[in-house]
Amino acid sequence: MSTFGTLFRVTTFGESHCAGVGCIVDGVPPLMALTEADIQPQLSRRRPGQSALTTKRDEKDLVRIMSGTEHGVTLGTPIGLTVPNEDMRPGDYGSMSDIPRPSHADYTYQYKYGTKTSSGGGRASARETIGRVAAGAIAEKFLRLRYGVEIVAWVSSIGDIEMKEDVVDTITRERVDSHPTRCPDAAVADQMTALVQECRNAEDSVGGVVSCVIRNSPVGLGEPCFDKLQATLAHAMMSIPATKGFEIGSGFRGTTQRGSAHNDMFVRKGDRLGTVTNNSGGVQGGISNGEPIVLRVAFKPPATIGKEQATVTYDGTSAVLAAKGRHDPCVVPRAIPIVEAMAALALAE
Ligand SMILES: C=C(O[C@@H]1CC(C(=O)O)=C[C@@H](OP(=O)(O)O)[C@H]1O)C(=O)O
Repeated sequence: MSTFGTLFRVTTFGESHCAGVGCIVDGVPPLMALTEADIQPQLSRRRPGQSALTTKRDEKDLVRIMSGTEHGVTLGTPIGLTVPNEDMRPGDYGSMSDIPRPSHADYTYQYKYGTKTSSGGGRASARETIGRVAAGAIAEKFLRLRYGVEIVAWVSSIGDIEMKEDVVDTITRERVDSHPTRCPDAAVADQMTALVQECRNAEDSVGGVVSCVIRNSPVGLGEPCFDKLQATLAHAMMSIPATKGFEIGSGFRGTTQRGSAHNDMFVRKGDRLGTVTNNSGGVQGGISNGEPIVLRVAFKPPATIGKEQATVTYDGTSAVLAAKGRHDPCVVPRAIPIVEAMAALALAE
């Protein structure tokens, strides 16, 4: 199935090399102003070919609203969104037809369905995330208009190069976009660029971490047991292709602290209680507490690399694969609007 959410629900469709990709969004309230101009900026931040650090597949990714609005206003009916696929090169996949790419979805898709797309990443391609980003832009507009919610994600590490500055309270999308890596610390970002280019030149790839803050979340989102807010956020984030880890608040690093150091002391903040520190990451007991929701998502190095790899064919015969095609040497710069979209979809849900 390709659906996330129940009350605010998105179903994405499309493969990397078919006519187009998109989504159906259900649960958007009626009478909200909505045109393509609300959705396009996030799709343009996600699109391939936008900088020297990304895949060279050149897609404009222009979105069209097919249904669910009239005269620029939502009707409360399902919103259909489509984006055409235009710059496909199926020929790149000929040499890979017998050999599943190590750590890619090729083998598990073939095993599960008994078939798979003959070219492109199919549903496992980053092109699937277009539907998420488009739906997320709608969710984000709803959350912003109704509650003043702000969501900003940024690249906090690539490989072993990590940004140390705490930007949770101040970070803006403008600052994130000031460098093609989308790491807001310019000096660290330059080192990251050099690392990504080194990997690209070596026909290799590298992973990274995306951090995200959700500000002005209403207090009280999340259900007490199985649908804790951090569980819905983890589900949302870990459904993004190439993710390998999720943390909220102090995350794994918090395990090294004593409770006395880790606890977030309460103070009065206007008409609610707030906390002095935010090791909880804005969620306590699975329910938002009004502090910024802070999370991190780990992305592995992309599986498709040009470097030769000793592996086997689908029938188990030894083979050497040097993958062809246009692929990202590191996905995190383009993952920023995807993480923001999934944060918005999780909150709207
Ligand atoms: C085109 C995009 O990313 C693609 C992600 C991807 C993959 O295998 O994941 C492979 C490449 O495309 P293709 O399927 O043509 O080989 C990338 O360029 C995109 O995100 O829009």
